[in-house]
Amino acid sequence: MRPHEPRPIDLAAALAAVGLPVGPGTGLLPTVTGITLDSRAVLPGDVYAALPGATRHGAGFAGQAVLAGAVAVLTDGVGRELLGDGVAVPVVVVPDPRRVIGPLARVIFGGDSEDDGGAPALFGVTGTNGKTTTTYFVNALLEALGRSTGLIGTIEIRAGGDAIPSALTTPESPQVHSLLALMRERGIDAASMEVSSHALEFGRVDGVVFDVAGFTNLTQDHLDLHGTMEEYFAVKAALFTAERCRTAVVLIDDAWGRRLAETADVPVLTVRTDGSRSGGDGSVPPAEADWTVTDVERSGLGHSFALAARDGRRLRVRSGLPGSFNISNAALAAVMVLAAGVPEHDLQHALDAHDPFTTEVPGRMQLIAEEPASIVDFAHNPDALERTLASVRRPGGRVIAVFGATGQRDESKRPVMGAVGARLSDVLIITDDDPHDEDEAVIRRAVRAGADAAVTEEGLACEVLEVFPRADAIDRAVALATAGDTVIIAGRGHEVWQEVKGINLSLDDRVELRSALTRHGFSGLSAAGIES
Ligand SMILES: CC(=O)N[C@H]1[C@@H](OP(=O)(O)OP(=O)(O)OC[C@H]2O[C@@H](n3ccc(=O)[nH]c3=O)[C@H](O)[C@@H]2O)O[C@H](CO)[C@@H](O)[C@@H]1O[C@H](C)C(=O)N[C@@H](C)C(=O)N[C@H](CCC(=O)O)C(=O)O
Ligand SMILES: Nc1ncnc2c1ncn2[C@@H]1O[C@H](COP(=O)(O)OP(=O)(O)OP(=O)(O)O)[C@@H](O)[C@H]1O
Repeated sequence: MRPHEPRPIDLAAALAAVGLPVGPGTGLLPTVTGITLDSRAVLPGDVYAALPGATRHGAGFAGQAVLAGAVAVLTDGVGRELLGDGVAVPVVVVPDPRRVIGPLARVIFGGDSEDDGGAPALFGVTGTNGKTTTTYFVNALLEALGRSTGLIGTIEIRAGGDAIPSALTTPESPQVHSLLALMRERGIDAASMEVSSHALEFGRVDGVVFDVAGFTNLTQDHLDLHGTMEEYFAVKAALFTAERCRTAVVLIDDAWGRRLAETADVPVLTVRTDGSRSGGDGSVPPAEADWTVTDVERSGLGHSFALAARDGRRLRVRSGLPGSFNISNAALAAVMVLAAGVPEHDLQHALDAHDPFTTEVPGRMQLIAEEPASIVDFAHNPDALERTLASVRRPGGRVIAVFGATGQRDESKRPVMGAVGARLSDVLIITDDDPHDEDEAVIRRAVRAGADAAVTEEGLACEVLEVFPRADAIDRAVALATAGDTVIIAGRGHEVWQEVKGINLSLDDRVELRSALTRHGFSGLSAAGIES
């Protein structure tokens, strides 16, 4: 994707605009055209922000950045020491550069400028599960409304017909502001974007103000970063403040959502989709929400339902993807677009004419074959796995599930995922995900411990197998399947690389599943009857 047209700005003026007047001793600062925190992404004229990392400091890459054309370095005291006299460009020192780069990138990339004829309406989606799907749904609905759209998320970044694969769910703030500049330049009028908790923790959306921020749910994940669910919630809640968004749309199916709706300091629209789902505190959701899902009916592999307002106004919605949770994602997406001011009759027309919530979301409940129903999904935490596995059982058919757990991430979820798999599948095949630098066998053992304990303690009939490598596990699942069964490969979704001790091995669950189905002589029949 080509960068937007550079717009030179005096670095001293940009710093002053974010409340950092340059003190004496910094020297004459140059004119700059961009900012980045990655030496490998430096374009001539950039400021290189040398940030402290978990194990190394970006100052170590400043030489490389200057060689690539960086005209100034922004860093902290440690970075200054590490640089010594080794860089030939001005160095600006601030106590916490990570907190500065978002607002600074906004200024440098023209986010405050009036010249562009309007910034895109921005939709941000956060929550443990459903961000990618909801972001695609918002995008598809905006397209159905005739808007030109952009999208930023786990799978890809799209700006006006151009798309590139993503490295992170939410890019670092310089890239976010640079993409917004490109979208303004291309006349894109609405963009939807995933906002991960890492993004909020590390300031990746600093300087961004969302027109509408949406919340899906909060369940156990990322506790390696956040420590406790309270902390995890607090980080997510930071998006729903006047500094970061204008309006909030909150699913109140869980207790965290209800708490968020009560505490957000911006106008909130609440959406309720599932009265039976209890929250983290075990309580039952209240009956009242601004928009409530009613009259749910099966529609192909998905569902159709009504979205009813408090005063009885109704919208008819269809969500074509399997999985009852996609009702929540579709309802949230529809209300987010309403919250941006789209009239209800326009929305209804777009829903009826274009069926936007049947859009395929790569690796999310993606149907690879119809018989046996063969699905690739991205569920990689206990809640997503539970909801996914519970959604795919067909009357009289078995569920054959394949998944593992990621290395060097939240270890506490491994046995929980194993137990969920044992409860909701007839055959559970535990295999490898991305082990990163961990021993695959140790990870599998932790998942298996949870599965075996559940089988023993709860008297479950699930057959638990351990098969690796992953391609063999997928093959085994298909070999065991007969018509009527559902094979579900969970955890990696759209991913095409498996990272093993620093080496990326080519692995795409969708490709492996298709090959296994062909090898075992299956061809597509009807998958009618998937329960959700
Ligand atoms: C925990 C985490 O988020 N770490 C991120 C963080 O790493 P870090 O601070 O340790 O940085 P580092 O890689 O050691 O490098 C230090 C500094 O030197 C710079 N550097 C490094 C190498 C180089 O050649 N040149 C260079 O300039 C880096 O840009 C960085 O500023 O800053 C890096 C630079 O942007 C990120 O790449 C890195 O994301 C890592 C790869 C990552 O895996 N992050 C995941 C966990 C993440 O953020 N995931 C969420 C989604 C989670 C979910 O919902 O599932 C996401 O939004 O993607
Ligand atoms: N609303 C939801 N509630 C619970 N689980 C969901 C929901 N939506 C999707 N899922 C499950 O979670 C998986 C990931 O969905 P999706 O990619 O949309 O969420 P995400 O929040 O972007 O996840 P990640 O941050 O891990 O990429 C899906 O493959 C599905 O199994």
